[in-house]
Amino acid sequence: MGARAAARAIDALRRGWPVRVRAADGALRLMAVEGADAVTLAEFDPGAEADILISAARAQTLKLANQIAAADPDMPVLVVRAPWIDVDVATAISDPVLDLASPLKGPFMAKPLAAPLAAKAALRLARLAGILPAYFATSEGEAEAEVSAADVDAYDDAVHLAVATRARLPVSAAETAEIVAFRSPDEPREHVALIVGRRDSSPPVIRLHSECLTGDVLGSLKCDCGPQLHEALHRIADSTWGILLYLRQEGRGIGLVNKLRAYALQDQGFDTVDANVRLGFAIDARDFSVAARMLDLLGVGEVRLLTNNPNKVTGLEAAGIKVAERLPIILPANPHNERYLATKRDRTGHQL
Ligand SMILES: Nc1nc2c(ncn2[C@@H]2O[C@H](COP(=O)(O)OP(=O)(O)OP(=O)(O)O)[C@@H](O)[C@H]2O)c(=O)[nH]1
Ligand SMILES: [Zn+2]
Repeated sequence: MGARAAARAIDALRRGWPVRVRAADGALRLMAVEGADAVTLAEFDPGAEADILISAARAQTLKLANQIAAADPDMPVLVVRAPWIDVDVATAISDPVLDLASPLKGPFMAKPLAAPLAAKAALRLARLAGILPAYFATSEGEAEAEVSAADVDAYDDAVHLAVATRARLPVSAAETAEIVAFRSPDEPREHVALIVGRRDSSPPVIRLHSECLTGDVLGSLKCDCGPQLHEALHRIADSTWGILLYLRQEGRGIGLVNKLRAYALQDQGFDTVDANVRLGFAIDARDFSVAARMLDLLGVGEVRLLTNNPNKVTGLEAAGIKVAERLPIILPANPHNERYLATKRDRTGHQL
């Protein structure tokens, strides 16, 4: 039940195994289009009856959304799987990155969803699993895992988060620092906090840093994450005391592979906002309550927050942490991230 069922379903989806998603209006048996091949599809769907479930955004790109009169603009769409739609065509239907390489042939037909609530939960589950939001869908047959819409919603890695261990960690920005690792039984990714300086009763300077493999590790010039991480550690080291929370929310919560798909769309001219939307995700899928829970576990109720993002301030405050002050963290642009920073300023409310 609950988070455990969601964790099992996420694991199954990533391995390409069938999953059943239940909701008040019915159930769907699903297999991710991503990673499917002719053999797994034949096993999943021997009678060739499965249709393809895609996001509303993807249906709009395919000009399918208006075939079904949906009052809800976020309603997923079921594409009828005509006999000529094999795994390759299904992949082209699902993945916007391929639109230039394989202009879609069509015509595709949409059909009404029997269980719209189950379909919506399935798309939320795809985001949690870090896969493309597209499935082969049937109603009957075996499934490796079963999950309800309520289980998907209950999947919140903050609830069961606990301190796993802590140790001294001198870093180049600060010799006096301690690393604290957090673990949740529901979620394989471990968040960490680096506590810098000597704790006193003043609110610490903190930074919520969302994981960015490309920026943090490889020095990507497409974003500002690497320099912000570096600057944040130094600003914290210069304060009385502070904490850097390293949150495993790669790609604003859509995961590394989906972020790189968004990058491929950016190579085709879409900005960071439109790329996420085109993939079928929210512009920002992060939930900062996990950061609030970490601060709670560290006994911190009030902070001075290094950010340009007002949503981080409201997210923390909504989760019960008082933000005494917002401290801007603005770094010079480079030719590769100029447009990204302008989009953050113009479209996502960053105060740059
Ligand atoms: N989906 C997606 N994620 C991106 C992109 N560029 C960077 N990211 C992710 O965005 C996150 C970085 O955001 P942050 O710097 O924590 O936060 P912010 O919203 O920019 O706010 P600040 O605190 O002002 O920096 C990381 O998880 C990156 O992997 C992109 O083009 N698409
Ligand atoms: Zn980055």
